[in-house]
Amino acid sequence: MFLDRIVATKKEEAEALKSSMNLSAAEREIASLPACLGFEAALQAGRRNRPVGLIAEVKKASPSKGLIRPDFHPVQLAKAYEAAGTDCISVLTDVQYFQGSNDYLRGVREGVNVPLLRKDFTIDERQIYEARLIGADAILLIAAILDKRQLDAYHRLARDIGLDVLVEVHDRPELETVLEVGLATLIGVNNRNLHTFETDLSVTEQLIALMPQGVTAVSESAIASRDDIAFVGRAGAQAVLVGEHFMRQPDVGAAIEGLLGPVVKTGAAG
Ligand SMILES: O=P(O)(O)OC[C@@H](O)[C@@H](O)c1c[nH]c2ccccc12
Repeated sequence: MFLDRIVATKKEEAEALKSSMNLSAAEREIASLPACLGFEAALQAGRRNRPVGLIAEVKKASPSKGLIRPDFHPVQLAKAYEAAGTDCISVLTDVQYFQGSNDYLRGVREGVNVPLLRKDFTIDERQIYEARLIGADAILLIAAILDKRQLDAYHRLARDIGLDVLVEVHDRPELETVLEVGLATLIGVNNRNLHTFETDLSVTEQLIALMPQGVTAVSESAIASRDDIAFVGRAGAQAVLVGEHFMRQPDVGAAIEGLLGPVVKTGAAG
């Protein structure tokens, strides 16, 4: 199965990190870095100016769709996203399955001033240090590939080194596990089943209904129209994560406006 293959690859990559990364040197370097930009806070601020907060994704390819954007310039794309008022940007760093790269994230970090999510499959602590070192402000923890102990430990480690955490769920048992761990304030519902690649926006509706007050809920994947935004907004999504829909349009800034409308400042202080 595809998710098992990815996890196997990530285990190999984590093994390689064991020899290339010195943990105490990494900790020292991290202590000297500037503070992260608030990822969750930016989404909360953004939803005052648009129907929902936005994480726009920089994504060249995926296992389900193959090559999505042949003419791919990550820094240019990120700058266009920023100019169109995205709240946050997600950058795929997985090489083998998504044709991403840590260098893309480093470049985007240099090029824009919005909070960045390192989009990858985290299964080892060293990847969390790595995320911080390459310039991420937040990481993704995917409940489908982590047990309770890992969800707890990785979440704490990320917070300790200044990162926000987006915890991703796809079904009720995963959400229940995440709520039992009790650390997540930012929870993403992936509308795409990572085992079958099937997409269904009603997963957002079902799972947000089970979340406690105070959680920042993000609807992820397969969002491509204003109707989709209205649907997930009614379901309680406070933010959306959109990749392919933007990547398929030549002008990604115009694509943001087309999906969410212009930024409307509410004028309310704070
Ligand atoms: O391109 P889409 O359908 O708009 O989806 C974006 C994002 O949700 C998707 O890339 C994603 C969500 N969770 C993931 C986990 C790993 C890799 C990728 C993802």
